Amino acid sequence: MTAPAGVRTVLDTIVERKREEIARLPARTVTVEDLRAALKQRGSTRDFCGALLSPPVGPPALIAEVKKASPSAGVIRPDFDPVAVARTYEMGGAACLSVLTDEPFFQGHLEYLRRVRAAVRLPLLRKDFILDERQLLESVEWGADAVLLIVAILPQPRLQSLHDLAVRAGLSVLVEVHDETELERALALKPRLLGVNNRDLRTFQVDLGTTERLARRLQQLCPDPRRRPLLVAESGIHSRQDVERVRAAGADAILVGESLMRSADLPGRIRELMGLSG
Ligand SMILES: O=C(O)c1ccccc1NCC(=O)[C@H](O)[C@H](O)COP(=O)(O)O
Repeated sequence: MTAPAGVRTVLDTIVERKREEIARLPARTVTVEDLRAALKQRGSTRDFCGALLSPPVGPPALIAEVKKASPSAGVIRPDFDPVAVARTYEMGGAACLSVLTDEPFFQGHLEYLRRVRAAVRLPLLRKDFILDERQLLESVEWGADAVLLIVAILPQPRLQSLHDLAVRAGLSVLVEVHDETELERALALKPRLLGVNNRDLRTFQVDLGTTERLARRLQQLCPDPRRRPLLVAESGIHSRQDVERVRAAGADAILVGESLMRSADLPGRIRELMGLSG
């Protein structure tokens, strides 16, 4: 199911609000030198891709998401404590963390990146809607090691320039796709990390078959596994069966939010998902 042409979706509204936020940032250009200087001033970058390649638990490696709310689910965890959640994820065996920083739609905050970074040693992905170089600088300043670029919301030249700038500066980039056309656009960047979002961000419909379909297409387009990006299956993963399903399809990592954040027993939930219980 796709959103009917011309119908305004929540994703359109999110992007519009993001453009308003960006317009309030100081007007400036951001160069690779600016990003490198900000990284140097921060003191360290944690290797996001490296952590996915040698996870404490798995494969697949777990990218555990710190998220209070979402447009599709509303408030997921009313008693939200990002630092406590992040510490539990680290102790439970997550390889990396994804931290929602969007405020209006996910009740996230850039401040969470800084607080989580001080509390754990894991590499951090800034999960937001990045459209502008100034958001890359902001991501570094607040503590991200990796950023998300969503192909669906970026024209190709901008996708390419944001990707190249971030990579040249030393950040990891998770390039996210949801269909075959977006996959081909993503592969033109030669990304190290490719995310397949099982959730259609326009309709919120979730289908793990998306990972299966796009993983097959990826194998056709990149037959040599050594040249293939690491594949991250994102969204809609709720059970051990789901994990095994996307792993069988070829996922190197899984990005899980809601099913962890809803749980009253986070360590138990991680053990269950990662096949460590029983
Ligand atoms: O989750 C949403 O409702 C949503 C809506 C619009 C844009 C993005 C959205 N989610 C971002 C994500 O992709 C998920 O937070 C992430 O993949 C984890 O998914 P889940 O395990 O299903 O919480």
